[in-house]
Amino acid sequence: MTPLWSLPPSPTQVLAGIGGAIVVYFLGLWVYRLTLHPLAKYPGPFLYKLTDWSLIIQCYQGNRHLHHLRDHEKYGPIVRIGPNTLSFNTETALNAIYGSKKVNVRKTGMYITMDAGAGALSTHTEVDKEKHAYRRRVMSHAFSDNALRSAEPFILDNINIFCNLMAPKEKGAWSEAKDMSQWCAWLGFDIMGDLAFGKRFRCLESEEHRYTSRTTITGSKFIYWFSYLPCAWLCRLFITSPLLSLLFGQMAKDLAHLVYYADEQVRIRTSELTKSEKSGEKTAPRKDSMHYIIEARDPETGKSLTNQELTADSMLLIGAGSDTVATSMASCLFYLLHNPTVLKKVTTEVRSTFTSIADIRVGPKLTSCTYLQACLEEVLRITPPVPSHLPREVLPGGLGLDGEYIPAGTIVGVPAYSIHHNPTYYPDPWAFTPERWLVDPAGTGVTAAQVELAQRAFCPFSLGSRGCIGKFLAYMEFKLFMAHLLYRFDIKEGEEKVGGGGKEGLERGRERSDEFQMDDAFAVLRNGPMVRFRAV
Ligand code: HEM
Repeated sequence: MTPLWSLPPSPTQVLAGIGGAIVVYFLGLWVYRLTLHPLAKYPGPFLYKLTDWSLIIQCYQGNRHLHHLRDHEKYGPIVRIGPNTLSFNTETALNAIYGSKKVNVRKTGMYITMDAGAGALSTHTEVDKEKHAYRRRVMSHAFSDNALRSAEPFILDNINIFCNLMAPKEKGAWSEAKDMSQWCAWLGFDIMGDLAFGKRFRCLESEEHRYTSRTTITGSKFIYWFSYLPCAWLCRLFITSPLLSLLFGQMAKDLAHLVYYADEQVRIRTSELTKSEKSGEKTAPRKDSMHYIIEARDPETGKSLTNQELTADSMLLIGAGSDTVATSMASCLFYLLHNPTVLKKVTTEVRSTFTSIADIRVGPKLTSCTYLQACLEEVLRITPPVPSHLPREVLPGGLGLDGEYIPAGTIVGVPAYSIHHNPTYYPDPWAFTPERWLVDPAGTGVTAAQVELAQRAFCPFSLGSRGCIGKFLAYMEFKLFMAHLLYRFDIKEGEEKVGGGGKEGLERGRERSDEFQMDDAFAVLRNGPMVRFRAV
């Protein structure tokens, strides 16, 4: 008789064997992650310790920032938010991870997927430190003092168009209510068009480019959770293929549209530059951001950036340059409408500083509006437009953080939304209090040490060599926008209610009606406030 073990296994036995091996593998992996893993000692929700899927689901649902905050409130300043990932909630960790060029970390692989549609890495997603330094140098010309000075008239033109569109038809009347999330997104897109591509997209006045303006966020939402998938390294090859659109529907189509659009802008801009070179035009076209990027040559190789790299940077400027500022503008209007005393104070400051609309420009008068500046800091604190954990991988040799030794391969980060609501740095963190940024205004008792501590934990633009290159431009746009609007108009909420706030019955963390709600998509989706304007 043939012994049983020498018979070939049946298909059912093979399948059962494979199934059993998978179960044993995962059980072993989970037991390891819970017990012997170097991060096993750190607290955090049970599921997070086993798998990264909780994080992917949060990215998909847009509530990752809410989870970060809740986890830190429950587990303390260091939380294990994935099998291999730690989240910190201290200013010391913030400055150590992001603040120094020499720190032993780099951006993680998820960034590589973020720009996969373009077929190359952008300045934002380049992981290699040396390559990034070159890309950053190239881009920094577009953000020099000179470049910012030459950008001002274009910003003002767009703000002026925005204000004219907000003005009610009759003198003394209130305008109809307008959704500021939408209108500010269009304004942000038009400003970005002028500054990055030397061209007005006219989202404020026409439908033509509004779809693309929307896709900067919907496309970002898709690529956000997608970049964290365990198989992202494989899927990135098909990111703009019809197959992904078939599988993931409109959001994948939106991303593909964005890539196509960014590429088209590069082709148009490159051909304009080539034409003007060939015709030997004496008066060079204005140097917009893409001009610097297209013309750059590597000092060692003499090579320019590839077409794919140009598309990736073009996508970056479209996304980063338009929507982040728009979120801040909408949030600022939301908080001013919810805080009438602040609204009155900042309006009085603006109207008593400037003598005409033409007077509202970058310069000493705008700088003297310290309460306006404090309102902007407070908006960026309470609604950071990039609210969640920006992942950095610890390199061989490890890293010391807050007295802990963090081994190589661990992913670390500090979520802006959590640290910005940490009462150690921001007492009464849910209150919109511009005064916290000013040393003792009108006897509030705020000390220089408190302001300094608040500044050390402040990170809407992240920090250091990977921090936002557009920070000063963003402040400039934001300040000019608010000063013009408050100078020209009284504002009030629409009868439909302000909109944009939380509500009882929404998910945990979204109950506060006086908190401007964000749907985290790396950048953020949002609604409202609905605002009415009356010309002064
Ligand atoms: C309120 C407005 C803005 C906020 C809150 C913001 C925030 C940020 C943050 C947090 C990062 C780092 C992201 C990371 O580490 O993954 C970043 C990077 C970047 N931002 Fe902004 N940003 C704003 C406006 C702008 C504007 C107006 C531009 C340009 C037109 C811009 C261009 C960039 C670029 C190019 C990077 C990549 C820098 C690098 O990696 O070297 N941003 N921004």
